[in-house]
Amino acid sequence: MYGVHKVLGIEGGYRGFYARNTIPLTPKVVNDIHKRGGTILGSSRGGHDTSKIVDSIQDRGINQVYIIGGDGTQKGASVIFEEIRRRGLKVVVAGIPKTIDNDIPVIDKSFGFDTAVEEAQRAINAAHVESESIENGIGFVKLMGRYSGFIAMHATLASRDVDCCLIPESPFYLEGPGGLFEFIEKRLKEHGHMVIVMAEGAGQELLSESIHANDQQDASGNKLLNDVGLWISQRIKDHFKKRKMAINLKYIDPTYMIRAVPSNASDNVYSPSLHTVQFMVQWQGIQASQLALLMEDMLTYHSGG
Ligand SMILES: Nc1ncnc2c1ncn2[C@@H]1O[C@H](COP(=O)(O)OP(=O)(O)O)[C@@H](O)[C@H]1O
Ligand SMILES: O=P(O)(O)OC[C@H]1O[C@](O)(COP(=O)(O)O)[C@@H](O)[C@@H]1O
Repeated sequence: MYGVHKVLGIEGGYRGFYARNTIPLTPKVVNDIHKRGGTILGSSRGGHDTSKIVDSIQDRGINQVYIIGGDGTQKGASVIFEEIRRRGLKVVVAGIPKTIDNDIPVIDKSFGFDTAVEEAQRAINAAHVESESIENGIGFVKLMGRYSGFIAMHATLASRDVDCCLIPESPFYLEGPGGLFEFIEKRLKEHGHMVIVMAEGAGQELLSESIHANDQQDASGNKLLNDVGLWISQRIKDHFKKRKMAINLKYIDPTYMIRAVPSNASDNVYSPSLHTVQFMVQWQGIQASQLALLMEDMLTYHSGG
């Protein structure tokens, strides 16, 4: 199909280009991967050595490279394209945006995002049931989203059980008028229970002000976040203890469980359609350099996690 005779999978992210063998992606191998969570190729952080990667592309005679991943991956793809252009190779580089955080602005929705939002509903439902079952119950759910609160926000809108959604894009504070504690107290007095959803990147600055800041990074250079959900939960408990108001807070962190589930029906429909766009670009006869420039324009000039 499409005149492509051999498709190679690179295992373990960028370093897989030069540190691992490739695996052939035949129709048989990929037949039912959409029914599994995770990735059959594996992922990694760090390990982007542009020169070694392009050497490997050149040595293996690869002429189309499809790079699937988030904003870091797309920055890496742009650098690879630059090196390919510098060497004058006839190789197409195409970036395929894939991120649970949905933080690649050029597309409205990354494949997998719908699945994550749907799975988050299960955690929110549990938080709601738990909070309703006890006096002054608070269900507190932490979701992924380093710098973008898309999962938290969409899960909140879909659920309709959430009273408060905290996202990195919208700063907030804890104490005093207009603060989170005041809102919780009001809500509990009115309804007797409530649900809070928080994206992992929200309120990081509050935590940093309060305890020694964690300035560690992962191998890709992403800031390692503190568990702000757990920290705020404790602050809420301490606050109401001081005010002698009994509350029952249940903290739920389903983050990795959400990332690990197989894609839902809507993502299974959406995902091939994105891939089709890539193939259509080739059918239309767009040159490698044009495609790469297009992808570069589309996918690389933005910041965030
Ligand atoms: N500016 C960059 N230049 C080259 N490679 C990068 C750049 N930023 C990230 N990468 C590489 O891209 C890969 C994925 O990045 P990471 O931030 O871990 O995930 P994501 O693609 O999901 O944002 C890593 O191998 C990382 O080293
Ligand atoms: O597996 P790890 O390294 O703990 O990654 C967790 C992070 O990965 C993500 O799922 C996606 O982030 P990236 O786009 O940087 O890969 C974040 O929401 C989360 O903070």
